Amino acid sequence: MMMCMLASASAGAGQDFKVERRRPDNFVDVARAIPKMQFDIRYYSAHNFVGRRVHGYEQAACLLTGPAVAALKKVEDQLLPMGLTLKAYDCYRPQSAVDDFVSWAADTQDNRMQAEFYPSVRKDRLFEQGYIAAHSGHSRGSTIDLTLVPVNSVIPGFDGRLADCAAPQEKRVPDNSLDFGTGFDCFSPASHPDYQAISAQAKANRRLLQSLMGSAGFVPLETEWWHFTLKNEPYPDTYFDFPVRPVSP
Ligand SMILES: C[C@@H](N)C(=O)N[C@H](C)C(=O)O
Ligand SMILES: [Zn+2]
Repeated sequence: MMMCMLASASAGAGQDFKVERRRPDNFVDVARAIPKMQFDIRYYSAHNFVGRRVHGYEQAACLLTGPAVAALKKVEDQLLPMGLTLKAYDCYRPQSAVDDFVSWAADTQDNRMQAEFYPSVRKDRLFEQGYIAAHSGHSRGSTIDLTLVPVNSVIPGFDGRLADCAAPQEKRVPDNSLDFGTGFDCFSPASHPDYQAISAQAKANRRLLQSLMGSAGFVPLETEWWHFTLKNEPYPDTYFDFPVRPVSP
């Protein structure tokens, strides 16, 4: 693939990065590749920490590089005999979406989703505390935010009511996810994968997800139990910026 370098800037700590606006041919629509997997693409919806659709999400699609999808398929193959499947909350994320997060964070007056997503962390600390990245692995196409759900379970609708994402599961906003101790995008120490003050069942669910994802070649993030990046990602230095919409095989 010919790389068109449209921008080069510091990604922090002296790191250079490239932004590429064209989608390479090896980006795969995960829904086509893993049919029983579920998709709850939150940044296409209003049920996320911003409270509205995020820039760059034209449809509720999950795109990842071919190697990431092949690795994910191995995880899914192990889950199905247990009556479980994967549910993605976010996959490839355009750089323009990440830039939207940065603009949102700068507006300290807008805290409409705080009660659910960051009840105990100040909005202006979310980047420095590692909950959101200004240059995210998601934009490189081999990072996914995901959970485990029963096969054929139904994703509940969102009625606009907020509840603390670190509360016990029955008090959180409904989700068909197994209990992982917090909801998705819960910007709280309780989301750190090794956080201890959660139920034994939630710990076991975290261990299962970490173990299956690790065996398939993904590395976890120390601040979020739901976030994994393929170790041998094909584009380790390229941040893509094409819109999220389904692609043909
Ligand atoms: C915002 C959250 N879903 C996430 O993916 N956070 C990491 C740090 C990222 O932005 O890459
Ligand atoms: Zn993530």
